[in-house]
Amino acid sequence: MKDVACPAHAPAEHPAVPRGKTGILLANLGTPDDYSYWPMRRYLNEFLSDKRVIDYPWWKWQPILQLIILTKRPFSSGEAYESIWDKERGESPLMVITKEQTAAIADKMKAQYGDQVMVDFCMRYGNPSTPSKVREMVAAGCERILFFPLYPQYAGATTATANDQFFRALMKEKWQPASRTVPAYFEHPAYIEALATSVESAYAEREKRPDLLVVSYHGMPKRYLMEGDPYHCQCQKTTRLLQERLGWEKTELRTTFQSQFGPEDWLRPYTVEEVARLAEEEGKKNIAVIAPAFSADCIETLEEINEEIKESFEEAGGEEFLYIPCLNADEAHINALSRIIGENLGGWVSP
Ligand SMILES: C=CC1=C(C)c2cc3[nH]c(cc4nc(cc5[nH]c(cc1n2)c(C)c5CCC(=O)O)C(CCC(=O)O)=C4C)c(C)c3C=C
Ligand SMILES: [Fe+2]
Ligand SMILES: [Fe+2]
Repeated sequence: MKDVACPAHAPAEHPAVPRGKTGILLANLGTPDDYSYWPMRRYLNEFLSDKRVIDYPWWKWQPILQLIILTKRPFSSGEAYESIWDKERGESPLMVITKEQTAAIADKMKAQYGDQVMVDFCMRYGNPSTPSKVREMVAAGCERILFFPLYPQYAGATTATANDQFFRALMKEKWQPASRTVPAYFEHPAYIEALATSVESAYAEREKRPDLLVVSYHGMPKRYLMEGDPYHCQCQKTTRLLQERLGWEKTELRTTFQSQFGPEDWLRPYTVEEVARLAEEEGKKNIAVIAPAFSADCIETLEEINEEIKESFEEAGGEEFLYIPCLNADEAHINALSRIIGENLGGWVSP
């Protein structure tokens, strides 16, 4: 329709309607704009007011959130963010890495599909927002959008809420693009291969092989599992496939869950307790930790694993602690994500 007059109207009355493109919109959780009090508070407020994350009734949760949590946590979390902030770029690591991933995937997609596709990223909370990026894609002529939440394992608190936000954004579009969401890829061979390669190269650099690989996933309340969330099972399967691909014994890996928040019982064992127990009771003084649920390093890996959890291990007598970084913009990861995108674009683009 672009530059072509609609037969029913005179050209002067007809708006330019760009069309014919396919958007690939990567989505991650989000991150504060800055580590000072107000940006931290704004971000945490949006995040922790999401019913997919904390599902208590509004009247019960909002007074606790507004009057207690949001008066203290922006300070403590702000300090944690400051310790990992990329001061040169003025952004959190999650933002820096998501931009790198987007640029690398865009290069690959352009090489494969040329100008048919447009690649960008958005966040569920904070900036750049999901509605703003959907708007940009539609305005640029995307008649189709492939929405890709960058969480290997499905969780209502991550994948589903990212999709919800995407669908809400679509509700506002006059010409709504056809849309698809990419499912969780916890068992995709290319993802497992990228994880295994990262373990192998980290181990190859060590003089002494670690006694155990702790496979630490972000946790969630156990109640969510009991109510039908498949996250726990998908995490277990990722660990099993990783173990099989590495060709190791089951006893050489241990699945744990980190980042407990609030008073409920979360998925167990808790990483912070398990690493201390490993050092104290099992004599595992040399461990490695990998965090497969995070597609990019963030506060939960750089600060929680590599500072708090490491400290817990060392205080319990642990000696060597190796944190294996997330897959980030590693070539094997970009190849895996691009392959998953290609598989989900079927029928929408031609090579
Ligand atoms: C990787 C998957 C994730 C799941 C599952 C998940 C569930 C979940 N998270 C919270 C509470 C918090 N999460 C926080 C940070 C955070 N969470 C994820 C991912 C998952 N969360 C990421 C990638 C991040 C880091 C973002 C960054 O900017 O680096 C925090 C914030 C920490 C802080 O600032 O204090 C909280 C709180 C719940 C309750 C939950 C399951 C229901
Ligand atoms: Fe989280
Ligand atoms: Fe399970």
